[in-house]
Amino acid sequence: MRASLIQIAVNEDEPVEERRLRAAALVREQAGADLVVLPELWTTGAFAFEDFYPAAEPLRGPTYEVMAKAASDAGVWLHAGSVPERGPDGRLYNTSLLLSPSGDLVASYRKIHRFGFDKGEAVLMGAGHEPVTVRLPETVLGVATCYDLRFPELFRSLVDDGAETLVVPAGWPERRRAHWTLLAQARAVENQAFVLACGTAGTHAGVPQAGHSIVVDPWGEVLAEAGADEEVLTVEFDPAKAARTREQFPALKDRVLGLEPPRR
Ligand SMILES: NC(=O)CCC(=O)C(=O)O
Repeated sequence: MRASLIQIAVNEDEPVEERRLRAAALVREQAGADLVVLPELWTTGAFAFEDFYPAAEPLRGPTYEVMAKAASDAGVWLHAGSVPERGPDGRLYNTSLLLSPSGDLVASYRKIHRFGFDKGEAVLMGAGHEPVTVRLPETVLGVATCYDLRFPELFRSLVDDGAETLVVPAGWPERRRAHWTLLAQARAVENQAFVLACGTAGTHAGVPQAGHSIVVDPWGEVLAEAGADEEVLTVEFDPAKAARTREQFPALKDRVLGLEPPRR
């Protein structure tokens, strides 16, 4: 299986409409890949909080339209990253779009864990509640977004639903790059799954982005890692390795569920 992670630069001097067209051209260039992944909130930037409302769009809005065409032109499964979605309830959500090679919207995922504590995304956007998996011909994807990477229980629920390849679009800042790499490897090892983690490059709202998109295999080996700048990271992997790893080293079968909290 071939996957291309488009680590696009998100700088505020580029208008959203131009970046959308540039991203679509990059997707088209990946014809021949099985899966293409874009990062989190790449139209605005994950830290450009003031742009969330003005740039918000419905699920089938301009990003969906441009990306659906790009996916079908390239004939690829496309995780189109996330957009600031204006939901039917009027709230904003950080929502990922999953498109088939014919451009159909096969799934969407509203980020469950919002980043910012009492600021930014955490107050501007509503929380998603539903973990999402998507069956591709080669593997089952489990999707999560950026800050979700810090919450292993979400990934376990994806694995319980059959996920073998975990896709994590992000807008991770440079100042916590060490966490990004470590957490991507941890989620791969503990879940015996591939992790495809696609970040952004550039600087927006004064926050330099880490880049360093990374692909980790179910044994924790880093198969590929990008640098800090805009780059397309392409990797070939055998998705069946997740099942083989789970069979040969069956640690997931030793889970003990429903532990009580310690008694004092
Ligand atoms: N956009 C995000 O979710 C940022 C997450 C982050 O910076 C962190 O977890 O650290």
